[in-house]
Amino acid sequence: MADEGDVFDVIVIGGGPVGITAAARAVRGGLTAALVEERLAGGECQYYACIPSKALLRPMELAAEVGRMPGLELRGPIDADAVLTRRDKSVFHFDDGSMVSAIEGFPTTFVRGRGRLTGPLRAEAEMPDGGTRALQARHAVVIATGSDPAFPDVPGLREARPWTNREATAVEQVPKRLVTIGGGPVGCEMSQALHSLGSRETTMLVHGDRLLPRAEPFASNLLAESFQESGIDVRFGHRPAHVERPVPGGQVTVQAHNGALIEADEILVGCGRWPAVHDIGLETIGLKANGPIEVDDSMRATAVPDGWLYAVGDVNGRNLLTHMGKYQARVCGDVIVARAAGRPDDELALRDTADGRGAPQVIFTDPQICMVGRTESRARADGFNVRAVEYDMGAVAGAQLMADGYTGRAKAVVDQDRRVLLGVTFAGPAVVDLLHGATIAVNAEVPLDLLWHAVPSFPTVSEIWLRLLEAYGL
Ligand SMILES: Cc1cc2nc3c(=O)[nH]c(=O)nc-3n(C[C@H](O)[C@H](O)[C@H](O)COP(=O)(O)OP(=O)(O)OC[C@H]3O[C@@H](n4cnc5c(N)ncnc54)[C@H](O)[C@@H]3O)c2cc1C
Ligand SMILES: NC(=O)c1ccc[n+]([C@@H]2O[C@H](COP(=O)([O-])OP(=O)(O)OC[C@H]3O[C@@H](n4cnc5c(N)ncnc54)[C@H](O)[C@@H]3O)[C@@H](O)[C@H]2O)c1
Repeated sequence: MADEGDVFDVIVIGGGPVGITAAARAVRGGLTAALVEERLAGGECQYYACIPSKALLRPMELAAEVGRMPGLELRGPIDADAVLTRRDKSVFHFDDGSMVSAIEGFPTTFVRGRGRLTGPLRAEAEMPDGGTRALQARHAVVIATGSDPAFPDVPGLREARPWTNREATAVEQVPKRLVTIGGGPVGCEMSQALHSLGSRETTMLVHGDRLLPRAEPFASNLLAESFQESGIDVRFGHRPAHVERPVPGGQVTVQAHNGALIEADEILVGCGRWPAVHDIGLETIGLKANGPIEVDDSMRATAVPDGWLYAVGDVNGRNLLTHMGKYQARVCGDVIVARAAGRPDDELALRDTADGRGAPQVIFTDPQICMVGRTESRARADGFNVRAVEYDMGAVAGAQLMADGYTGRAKAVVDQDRRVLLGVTFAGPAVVDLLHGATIAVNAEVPLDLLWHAVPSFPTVSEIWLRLLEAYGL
């Protein structure tokens, strides 16, 4: 039995951006919370994913913009050392002291250790010194353990000690020759970042026929064209069959299923993620650790009686994005507060509606790929009465001023029956800040006839909205 000092209203296991947000919301609502983190407070996102990858990508983007502006010129290649130094600052030199102070300031009890469930409303933390601290929750336990990189089952791959997002974002020495497996967001962002920083020979092995298979096909095509133009060798229909690295840290050879041989100094795997459910004590409450923890729209684990277990972020498999996980965590923290106080728990703010309707995502490549809601094919598969319209963004005055030879395209997917947007995609330079307008329109289901009155300023890239509505017939 845990002693009184170890009893909290809420225990959160996993101190990534999502777990931190869940604890913050619970405390904001008047509850006490403990947050258990095994490694660094701030999680994968802060140290090995979103933040460092964008620090590595931004110079490439700026350099591309300069290249599209007559009168400006870059003197020489990007200085990789300066970029890596700035990247190091962005990850606080792997020191989470300020993050821990912020958490303690909520206030929340920060426990450094590996968290595990030990039964209903009970958990333990295995501390770095080998000791164990028992924890007990009055109201809820929240699992926010994130995800780990998935490895395809390719002979020799694990033995070759490939890079995952961790090594790639923490790069110290940019490999001259890089081979990437996977054409999803990790493969695309990290290949372009490392190519821009000195990977002269960058080869991407993509087993399908396009990059970013969850995006609209036109966006995939624009990105592939940009990659090919910059010298990245994108090979579609290529899956690794065998990997060899006879000398640790030496040259790596990848043989594809079609017989192609690629030699490189480093190999990067970007083949998706696996929810971090292993060794977190799920079996102590009768659950199997064999996939994402399924939750309802209040983030409560559906398989657990009495509703005390919640799961938020990558570990529930809904949308593997920091902002969506943090949104789930706000819902989760608030719903726990409402239920603990015996208040109604079915208000709109206490349900996750955005994951199903309109999760936005930005791929920070050049061109940027920004999308929200359903693609046309997804909307059709979901049974909507769909009409889609597209427009060449290079024909918009604001885009022409932004860059010479601006290349970009946008698409809106409309539910014909209700005349609302189901999804929007923008692909092109400097489109990132168009996305939130689209997110509002999709999530709030703003009728097109109302959207018509949201007049874009001249001459901005946002005139693309007007062009899309005109293309639809308004
Ligand atoms: C290269 C890369 C780039 C990305 N870029 C973006 C981006 O630009 N924008 C975006 O929205 N998303 C991006 N993502 C996705 C994003 O990183 C994840 O969606 C996000 O990190 C999920 O947050 P989380 O808190 O659920 O998990 P995590 O960030 O993985 O945090 C989980 C935490 O739990 C801890 N933990 C795990 N098990 C235990 C345990 N048993 N006990 C104690 N602690 C434990 C871990 O140490 C970790 O700190 C990117 C992902 C990658 C790989
Ligand atoms: N900017 C962002 O929002 C951002 C950036 C990076 C990652 N993320 C998120 O992190 C998660 C992980 O990203 P990811 O790119 O690793 O995963 P992913 O699942 O999105 O893409 C992985 C790709 O690898 C391919 N693949 C799988 N096995 C393969 C094999 N044996 N050979 C060749 N290709 C193979 C898949 O077909 C897929 O296209 C995603 O959910 C993503 O949304 C987001």
